Amino acid sequence: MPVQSKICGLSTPETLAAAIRHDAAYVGLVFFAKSPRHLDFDRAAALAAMVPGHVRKVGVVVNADDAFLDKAVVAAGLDVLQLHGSEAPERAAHLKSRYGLEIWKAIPVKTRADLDAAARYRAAVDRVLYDAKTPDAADLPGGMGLRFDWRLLEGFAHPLPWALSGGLDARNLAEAVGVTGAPLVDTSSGVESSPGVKDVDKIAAFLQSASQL
Ligand SMILES: O=C(O)c1ccccc1NCC(=O)[C@H](O)[C@H](O)COP(=O)(O)O
Repeated sequence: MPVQSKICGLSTPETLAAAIRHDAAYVGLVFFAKSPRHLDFDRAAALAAMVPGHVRKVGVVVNADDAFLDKAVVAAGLDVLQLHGSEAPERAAHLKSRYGLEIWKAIPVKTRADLDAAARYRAAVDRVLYDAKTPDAADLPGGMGLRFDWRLLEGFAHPLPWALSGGLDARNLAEAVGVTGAPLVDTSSGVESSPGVKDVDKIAAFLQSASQL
C-alpha cells in the first residue's frame, strides 16, 4: 500500500496547486484564529474551489461549536473534519452524525500512555492522527513542527485507522515511516519557510519522498 500524504495549513493558490500537482491525497485548511494558517470562510471557499474531487479537503478545527462548523463545512465543501482540540468522543460522534463527514481526532503524544486515548474514540471517529503534544503555554495545539518519539508506536495495536504527524519533513519522512509503518503522513511546518508560509519546493520534496516509500 503506498503511503498517503496530507499537506496541512495551505493558504495560497500557488501552494495548494503544488500540493495537488504532486499528488497529496489530502489538503488541510485551518480554521483557528490563533494560527498563522487561519482562513476566513471566503478565503477557504476560494481555495476549496481549486481542489479536484479526488483530493480530499480536511478542515482543521479546535473545540469549534456547531454554528461555526456549519459555516466551515459549507464554505469549503469539506470532506473530513479534523478535531484538534479537547473534543470528547461524544462530541466527535455528534459531529459525525450531524455532518455525515469523515471525522479524524488528533491525539497529542508525548509518552506511551498518551496513545491509550485513541481507543476511547473507537466508535466515534474514522481515524486518529498522532501528533506531538505542544507545550501547555503554547497558542497552538498543532502545527509547531514538534515531533514525538516515533518508537512509541512500535508494536502498538492501533484501535483505528491512523495517521502520523508532528515535525515531519522530506528529510525525516523515510525514517518516520520505517519506524512506525504509518499509512498516512501529515505535515505543515516541514513544508514551510517560516510559520504559515508554505514553500512550493518543500511541498514537492515531501510528496516526492512519500511517493518513494
Ligand atoms: O497548523 C496549525 O496552525 C494548527 C493550528 C491549530 C490546530 C492544528 C493545527 N495543525 C494541525 C495539523 O494537522 C498539522 O499538520 C500537524 O499538527 C503537524 O504540524 P507540524 O508539526 O507543523 O508539521
